[in-house]
Amino acid sequence: MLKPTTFSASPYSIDQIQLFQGADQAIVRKLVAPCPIIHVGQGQPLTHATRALFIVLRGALSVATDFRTNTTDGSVSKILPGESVGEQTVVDEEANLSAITALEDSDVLAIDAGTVWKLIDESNGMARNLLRLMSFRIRAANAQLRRRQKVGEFYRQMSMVDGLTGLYNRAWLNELLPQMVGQAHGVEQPLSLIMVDLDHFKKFNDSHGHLAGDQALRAAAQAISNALRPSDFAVRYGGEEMMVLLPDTGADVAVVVAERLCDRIRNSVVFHDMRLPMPHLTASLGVASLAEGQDEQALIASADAALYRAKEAGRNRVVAA
Ligand SMILES: Nc1nc2c(ncn2[C@@H]2O[C@H](COP(=O)(O)OP(=O)(O)OP(=O)(O)O)[C@@H](O)[C@H]2O)c(=O)[nH]1
Repeated sequence: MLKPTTFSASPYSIDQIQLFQGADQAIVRKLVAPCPIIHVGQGQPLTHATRALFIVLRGALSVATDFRTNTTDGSVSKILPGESVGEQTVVDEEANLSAITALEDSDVLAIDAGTVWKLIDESNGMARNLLRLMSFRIRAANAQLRRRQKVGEFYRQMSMVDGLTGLYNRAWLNELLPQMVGQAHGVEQPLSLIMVDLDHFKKFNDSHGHLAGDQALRAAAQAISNALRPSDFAVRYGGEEMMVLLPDTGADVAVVVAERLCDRIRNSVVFHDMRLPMPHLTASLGVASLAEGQDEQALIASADAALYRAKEAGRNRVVAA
């Protein structure tokens, strides 16, 4: 590393430094004069013993902010000549967690914390610029955080939804069903579950093709979704098996709902193209309601047993446990 020079002994001028725009030139020049200029080689880290504000005079720095600061969340920003980095560290006296490296051979003016405070005290213009800059950085960091939260929530929701049918998936069920069962037991409210299994679906695929099978699954899922209240949930349990959860619903009403679902699936339109043969789509449904002391596995098993009986009894029908 080259021997550091001071700002006053360098060819640089304060005119090119953003923080000093509109500030009292004489005061700034006097206070900044003894500050060192650090030469940082390309790819080298910027290391400095004390807390300081760094201003790029030549070259460029890359700042990778540590996610622990919650500021720019791991993103990398580039600091160009005239721009600064490290204001926040100086002002809040927290350690600087950013990793600063030179993107090219750079000259960097280091203004120690004491001098920064003197500049703030003695130059309103500099104080105003600093406030503006920090406010901008905070807004940018907040905006980034909100974007990240939105993206995170989007992916979380996506990971809970079945891609083919748009119904909730098993991951959602595994997370939510135990909670719903616990809640129903806790407040002593009924909870019903309907297992829906498309009939002879293997034959459907074989006769009409797998893509038509997919379309039939979508049509059945749509028919189910359209027939439910907003407080009910439809889940793709696996393959051609779907599940409906009816909170605060007893066995009698659940059977009525299941009959409605059975009708809607039977009448669902798989292809809107009338030139194609109308495939016959039906489903068998098993209904169970949460019994005292029953957990979610037992509830599912009970609905499954009812579904099995519906298949045995000739399909295209509802059987209650
Ligand atoms: N097209 C399509 N088919 C699926 C999908 N998931 C499962 N299947 C098919 O669904 C069929 C289920 O067959 P089985 O479990 O034998 O049951 P089934 O033919 O419906 O007979 P029953 O249930 O007894 O009426 C299999 O052929 C699976 O390949 C899917 O996402 N798309």
